Amino acid sequence: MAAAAFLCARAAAALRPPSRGLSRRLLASRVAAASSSGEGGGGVEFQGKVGFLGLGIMGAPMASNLIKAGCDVTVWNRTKSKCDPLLSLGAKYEPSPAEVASSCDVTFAMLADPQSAAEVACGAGGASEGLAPGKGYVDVSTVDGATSKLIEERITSTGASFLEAPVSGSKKPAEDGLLIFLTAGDESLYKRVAPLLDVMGKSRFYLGDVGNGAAMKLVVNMVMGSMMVSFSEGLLLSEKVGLDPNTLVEVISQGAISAPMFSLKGPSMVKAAYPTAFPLKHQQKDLRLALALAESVSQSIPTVAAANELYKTAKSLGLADHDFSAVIEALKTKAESSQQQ
Ligand SMILES: NC(=O)C1=CN([C@@H]2O[C@H](COP(=O)(O)OP(=O)(O)OC[C@H]3O[C@@H](n4cnc5c(N)ncnc54)[C@H](OP(=O)(O)O)[C@@H]3O)[C@@H](O)[C@H]2O)C=CC1
Ligand SMILES: O=CC(=O)O
Repeated sequence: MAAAAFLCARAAAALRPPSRGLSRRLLASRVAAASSSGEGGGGVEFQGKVGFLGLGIMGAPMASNLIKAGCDVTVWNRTKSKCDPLLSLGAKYEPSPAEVASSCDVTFAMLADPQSAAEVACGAGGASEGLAPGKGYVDVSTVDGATSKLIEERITSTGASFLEAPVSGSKKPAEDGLLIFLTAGDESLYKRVAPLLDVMGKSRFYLGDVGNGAAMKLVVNMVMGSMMVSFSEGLLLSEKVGLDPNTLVEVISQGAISAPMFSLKGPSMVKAAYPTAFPLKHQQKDLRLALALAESVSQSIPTVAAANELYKTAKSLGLADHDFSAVIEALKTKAESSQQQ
């Protein structure tokens, strides 16, 4: 096992950063807080090298926070240029997921969807080719339970252990180390990587068997996707009846249905600006997976089904890579076409 060792803590919640990203100093304070937190008898220790596969909107800041916390991190990304900012921070590079997994003790993966998560874990040159007993693989991508179980089977067939750990929280929480981890799978791996989760997140849930983390994430995101559609409908209707949608955002923010998401996205939605934090294509993927999950237990989720159709329309309008709040544009298009009829 490599020499890299560091301490960190669940108690880090008290040390939340005031602005974008965690500074090295603040991450160092988290480490210091761990030593004095008393959790598990005087802080939690992780020893070893950490791999990180997938450096998109979420993966890059998560890996960056691990590096800033003092971890020995090795990265890989399909588009190699996205590794450069991490290499500047001190990360190492390996040319394939297999080589990352073989050179690290624990490897995290943050991929776009079920297909890419399975490919990177199980495909040619995939992580499973570099895994062995004693190593761990933690998939933090949002996928369905069946994909997660398939990955688990392949990973554990190498003797390594597997944890699924999708996250709730978007680009800014990832930058600020404020994610919520929804984990399931190998409990000893969960305990082993807890210090790393605590660097990247503000809380973590252990939910039992593989599939439960994926299911929890899909349920959360189906609620989020429907909320965004309902909010979009409200913004458009308020404008149409002569109200100022900015006032609607303010009114909502003060009442029982206030949500950080509305306050955060509302003002830019009013200006028809959708800077990407959570790509619309990923929200639609999550609704598609949630619908399949509901169907597997014969539950009807008609609101989610209707929301999904709107996200599909938004994708067909070329908005897949915009923030998911751009779903409001699909409603505008529908309104225009019904006016023309
Ligand atoms: N953005 C958000 O707010 C949140 C996203 N999530 C989930 O996290 C995951 C990642 O999201 P996010 O970072 O936003 O997504 P991005 O689209 O920014 O990044 C996706 C990553 O997957 C890689 N990838 C895609 N296809 C393949 C493939 N076939 N083989 C290898 N690598 C591939 C991309 O590589 P390349 O750079 O080469 O394209 C990139 O590293 C998704 O499952 C998403 O649903 C969860 C919580 C919040
Ligand atoms: O998956 C998206 C999020 O914001 O959480």
